[in-house]
Amino acid sequence: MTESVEVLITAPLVPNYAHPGDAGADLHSSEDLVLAPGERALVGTGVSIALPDGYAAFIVPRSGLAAKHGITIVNSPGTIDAGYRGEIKVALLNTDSSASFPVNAGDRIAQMVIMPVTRATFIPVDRLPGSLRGDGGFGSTGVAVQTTSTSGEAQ
Ligand SMILES: O=c1ccn([C@H]2C[C@H](O)[C@@H](COP(=O)(O)OP(=O)(O)OP(=O)(O)O)O2)c(=O)[nH]1
Ligand SMILES: [Mg+2]
Repeated sequence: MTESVEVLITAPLVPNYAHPGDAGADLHSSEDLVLAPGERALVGTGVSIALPDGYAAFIVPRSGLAAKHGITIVNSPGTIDAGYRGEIKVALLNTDSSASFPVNAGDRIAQMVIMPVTRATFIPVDRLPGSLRGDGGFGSTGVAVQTTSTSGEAQ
């Protein structure tokens, strides 16, 4: 990854990119807790940042925790606004139906992806310009494949 942006941070444990080229910097829990099956909790990280204007940070799950333990994030991706100076918190959810999940302070619980973002100037109009897709959505292309496919398998 060649591009880098400087982000001011206060943190007991600074988020870390595990490998060069990684998009996500791992965020650590600042607290000990146990998530019962199906339970969610807003978990502190101790991290506060000052993003430059034109950037946002997105808090997303770690795939290892998701695959091995069913740990995800309720509001994924959590959006950190450039103007936010509070503590970044992670809305962790234990989707496992039987196993509790312990979190210890210092554990890597999520990752943070920093991206440039565009703000829109919304222009109200009476009618939108046409497009090939039109208002087709919610599986409309899968239905089209199913009606013409010989395998009978919708894509
Ligand atoms: O996973 C998250 C999501 C958000 N935030 C913080 C940073 C963000 O800038 C702020 C507001 O987030 P959002 O706009 O998603 O929440 P809201 O429910 O709309 O709250 P608000 O009315 O404060 O905008 O909360 C977190 O710490 N973690
Ligand atoms: Mg908001």
